[in-house]
Amino acid sequence: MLKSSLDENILGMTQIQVLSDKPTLIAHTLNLIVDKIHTTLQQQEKFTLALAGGGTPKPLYEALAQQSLPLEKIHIFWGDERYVSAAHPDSNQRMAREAWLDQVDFPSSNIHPMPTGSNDPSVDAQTHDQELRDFFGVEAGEFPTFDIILLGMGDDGHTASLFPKTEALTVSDRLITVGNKDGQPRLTFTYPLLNHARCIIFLVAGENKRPALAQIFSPDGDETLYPAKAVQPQGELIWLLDEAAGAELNG
Ligand SMILES: O=C1O[C@H](COP(=O)(O)O)[C@@H](O)[C@H](O)[C@H]1O
Repeated sequence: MLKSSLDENILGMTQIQVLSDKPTLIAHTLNLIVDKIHTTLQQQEKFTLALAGGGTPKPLYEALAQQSLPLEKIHIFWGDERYVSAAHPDSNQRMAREAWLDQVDFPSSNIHPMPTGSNDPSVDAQTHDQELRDFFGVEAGEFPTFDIILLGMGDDGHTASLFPKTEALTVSDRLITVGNKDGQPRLTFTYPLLNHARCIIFLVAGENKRPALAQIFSPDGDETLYPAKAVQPQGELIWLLDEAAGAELNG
């Protein structure tokens, strides 16, 4: 795809970097996140990081586990969660704990998973909404600013648990809502929460992501079909892709 045919509204505020392969993509993302943690903590006491789920970020979390970081100052959240117990193989929390959080000496009070135990996803969404408001000290109608929200993108263009043509895409008055993956509930950050971030990093790998990326960066792409397109934060927006995903954007 020629750069001249990409959506100028997105490109104006976006950095797109295409790395040669997945290990290089992971190493680059690791350096970026570690740098941002150290730089930001020179100016503030706490660093807030929301993690992505799925399979793509697992090697990044394993690499973060090898870093020397000021863990007592870093607070971990998730941008979305499958509606399963924390021990379930599909749990985003479980993956990040196994790959990173449980491998290092994180204070347990710095880890803020989405609750999934009430048997009612809307109750758990409301509980986590209030937990975030209490942590950040924001009132109803206000949105907190995460230092980094790490996101992935599915081959259907979903991000967090904002799936194509679902009601969650229209929620604008809450931090957390209930997403819908083929009829299964999930918990997810809402667009306004995502879009208040200081920095969003998309981490995307694999050839199967190419068609959705082409729509997201096309002026004609439909945000309701490709929800990642509507992530347009007030801060930085950085798309990090491997060559398999980003070859057509690399021209
Ligand atoms: O289901 C999910 O999928 C997306 C994308 O995952 P990936 O493995 O294709 O990168 C992920 O970002 C999201 O957190 C997760 O719940």
